[in-house]
Amino acid sequence: MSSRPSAAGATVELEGLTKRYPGGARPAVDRVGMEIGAGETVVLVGPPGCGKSTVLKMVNRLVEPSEGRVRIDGRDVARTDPVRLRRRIGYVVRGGGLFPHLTVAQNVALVPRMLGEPADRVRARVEEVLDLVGLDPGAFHDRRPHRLSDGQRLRVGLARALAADPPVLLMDEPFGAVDPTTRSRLQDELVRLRREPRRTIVLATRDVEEAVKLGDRVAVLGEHARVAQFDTPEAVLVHPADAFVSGFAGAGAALKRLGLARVRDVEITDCPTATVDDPPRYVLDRLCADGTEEILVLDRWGRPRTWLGRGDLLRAGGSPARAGRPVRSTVTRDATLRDALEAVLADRAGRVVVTGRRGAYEGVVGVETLMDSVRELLEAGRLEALEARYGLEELRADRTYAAQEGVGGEARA
Ligand SMILES: Nc1ncnc2c1ncn2[C@@H]1O[C@H](COP(=O)(O)OP(=O)(O)OP(=O)(O)O)[C@@H](O)[C@H]1O
Repeated sequence: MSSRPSAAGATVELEGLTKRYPGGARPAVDRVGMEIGAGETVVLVGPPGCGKSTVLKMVNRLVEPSEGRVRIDGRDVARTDPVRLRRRIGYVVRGGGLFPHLTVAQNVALVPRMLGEPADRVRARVEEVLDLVGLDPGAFHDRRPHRLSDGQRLRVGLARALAADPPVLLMDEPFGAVDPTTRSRLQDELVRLRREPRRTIVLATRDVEEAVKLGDRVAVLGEHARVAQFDTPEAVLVHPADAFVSGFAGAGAALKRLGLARVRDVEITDCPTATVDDPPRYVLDRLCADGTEEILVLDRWGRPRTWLGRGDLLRAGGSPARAGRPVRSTVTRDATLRDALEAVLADRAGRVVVTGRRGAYEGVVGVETLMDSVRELLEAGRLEALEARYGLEELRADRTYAAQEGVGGEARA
């Protein structure tokens, strides 16, 4: 590991931040104010063109404000040399924004090199951050961006942004260009990455579910980046501040709340497993001994590969490597219950496999566990709707009445 001190994040304050682009009749960003705590992840969410990118670019001075200021750790960024400033602020854009003529390692090494770090330290750091974002340094080091998938390009972009261990990370619609499955996996990894070390992350997106999944707090922006609500994801979904927020974020709030709960919050159990190299006799014995319909076959690196039933094994002439139904979707502990439900539906196994780093098997979550959580969330949503309708006091009175009388507990009409 690197010997550099861990970033603990820095505060980011926006004060009366305004941008008028030449020729624009109204400001693109109009008097935005926001205080972001050190180590906090804040997601700016709003419709296309509402000014999210412009706000981010004023933080790292790619765009100069017409009025107002940005302070990082209390220091006005207008008084900081922009180049030095940007070395302390990682910036990730849609698609990764890599230099096409440089290799992966050269792209990632850019900032530490500019900071004048010795070559051996830079090399070690490149390996470290590639590993951190889930890319095998040996396999990717010398590749050029055109030989990467969209998801891999974004991982390299993230590695580059993290290479100098900046206390602040700006992410502008980073997951916009990747397919939904990769997006959800990368979002999970961001949840993991932001924990250690803590850094301040400001991420812009149009996607409310992404905002709810990733943000400690969510800022819902309207036209000209007006801050319609700046609050916890739960509050934005359950108590939208006005009609704009409820129209933008509130529809289907009960289901969106599934995006608030994580796989790690529910019970993860073990399931019978075998590896591709296990002798067929052993696999059959396990299937019989456990009285289970299916066994999960792992590859040599412990990654889930197929669900295998007795019939599959017999049909494939006994080789676990060739038989079974491929595991299509897996989730990590940081995935939301919504992702997990989608994975269960995609895999038709009645459960979803939970994987850890580098995709290794850690356990499974059953569909019943997921359905119980859905029921609880819907129940909570219904209760809140009732509370809003009858008023808290009345409902409390009803509950007391119900408890005293020993009746079901429904509110009186
Ligand atoms: N360099 C520029 N010159 C003139 N107008 C611009 C410039 N950059 C952005 N704008 C305008 O400012 C407004 C806000 O743009 P911005 O890109 O910040 O919005 P956004 O919310 O990030 O949009 P999207 O979600 O589509 O990326 C838009 O009306 C856009 O057309």
